[in-house]
Amino acid sequence: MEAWYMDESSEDQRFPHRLSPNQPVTREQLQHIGVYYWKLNADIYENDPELQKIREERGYSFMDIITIHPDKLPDYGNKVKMFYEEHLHLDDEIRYILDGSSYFDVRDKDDRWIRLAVSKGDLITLPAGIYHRFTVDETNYTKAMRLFVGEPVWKAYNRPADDFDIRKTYVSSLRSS
Ligand SMILES: CSCCC(=O)/C(O)=C/O
Ligand SMILES: [Fe+2]
Repeated sequence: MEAWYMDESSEDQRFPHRLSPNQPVTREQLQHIGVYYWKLNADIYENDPELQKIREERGYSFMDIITIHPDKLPDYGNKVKMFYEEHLHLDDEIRYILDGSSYFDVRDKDDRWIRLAVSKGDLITLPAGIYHRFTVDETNYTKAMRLFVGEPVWKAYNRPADDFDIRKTYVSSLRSS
């Protein structure tokens, strides 16, 4: 996993959008905004004790697999557009990249975009209430396990969603971190 602050250019969302010079973001900076990640061995995801341990400890009882590729995902173009709308969820977003690569963008405390480049073996969690978005990169391919505590709720609330309790809770967690 690599993370950096994004430029403001309106070029193709699938480009890296690094600043010049690059402005990297550390694991500690990400933890301060509630973003966590692990590196696992995705070749053994079907029988991986390390993944099993994380799932048991965190109660990630639900999982499914989504393949995001023009030939594999019905209505690919619209879905990619929808994933790139800035939004939040009422629950954590937990994704384990099994193959390919892509980007998650998250807002920092000052509302600047941080780009998270994820690839095979990266498991990331975004906290409930954080504004974020997702895009494929120039490979147009990523295969991800979606994990959830209990029954999944996929509903996304596009920004502005500042009146939601979960958003207020998230924003106040930033003040105390
Ligand atoms: C890699 S899973 C597709 C993206 C998604 O589910 C989501 O909510 C992005 O924010
Ligand atoms: Fe999301």
